[in-house]
Amino acid sequence: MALFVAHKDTGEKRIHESLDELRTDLADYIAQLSEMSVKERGVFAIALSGGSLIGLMGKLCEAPYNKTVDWAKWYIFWADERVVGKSHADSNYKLAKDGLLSKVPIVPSHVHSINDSVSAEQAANDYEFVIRQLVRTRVINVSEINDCPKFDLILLGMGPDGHVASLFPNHPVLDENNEWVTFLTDSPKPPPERITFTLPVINSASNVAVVVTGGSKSEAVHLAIDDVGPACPSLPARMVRPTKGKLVWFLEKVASSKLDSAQFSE
Ligand SMILES: O=C(O)[C@H](O)[C@@H](O)[C@H](O)[C@H](O)COP(=O)(O)O
Repeated sequence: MALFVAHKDTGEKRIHESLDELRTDLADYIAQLSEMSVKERGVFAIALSGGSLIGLMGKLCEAPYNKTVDWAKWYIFWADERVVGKSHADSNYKLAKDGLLSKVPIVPSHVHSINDSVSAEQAANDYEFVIRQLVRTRVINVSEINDCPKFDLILLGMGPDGHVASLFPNHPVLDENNEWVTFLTDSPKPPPERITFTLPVINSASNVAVVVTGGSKSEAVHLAIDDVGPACPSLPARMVRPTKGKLVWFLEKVASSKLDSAQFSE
């Protein structure tokens, strides 16, 4: 049985006893948001990340989702991408293509991967330009507050250091408030060259889900969610606070093991 706990600032925590249970809940959640968004806007603009996330989304390729989801209405983006060729083993695009996109009937022209033949800086600029065009035509919704793109769903993983997308602790990318997409050439996690959505874009989404499995991330989960007082480190995952949108944490039980129990009695 999963435990669901909601909090107005730190979002909903869905704690799962097993990976299988988490996978099913994640597929249900994404399928429901897709249905709602297609009903409301006619399209579903979803941003993916790399890492274990794609494997955890695997149930979407199976029955019933492979038939019930309106795949033709999906527009795919990446919250972050490594600046490598699309066929490179490090490519988040390749990971998603092999693990998900090639297994369901997504329209190829709806898949917005980065330009992999230019520098990281140019790739970030080009990607932001593409997103601007799609905001103009409302394939991607727009935030009423700050003109930022308002993705229907941004899916994030989290590293043991608390990074999300390619927003790493103590890195200047965390302060980028003007650009929608920025770049880095010194990522502490290889490969060094990456592009990433900035925090204003992540926090403008209608829905943000952070999917975390494994015991090695339990401390970062605690620091990202719990009230850890004034000494609270500026952990990137803690800076994910959608302004209007809804935040959901999908947690494997071992990843939630250091969460304060107080919040479960709220
Ligand atoms: O480009 C990347 O490096 C990934 O997008 C990264 O941000 C990932 O989501 C986290 O590191 C969590 O990865 P795991 O879920 O595999 O631990």
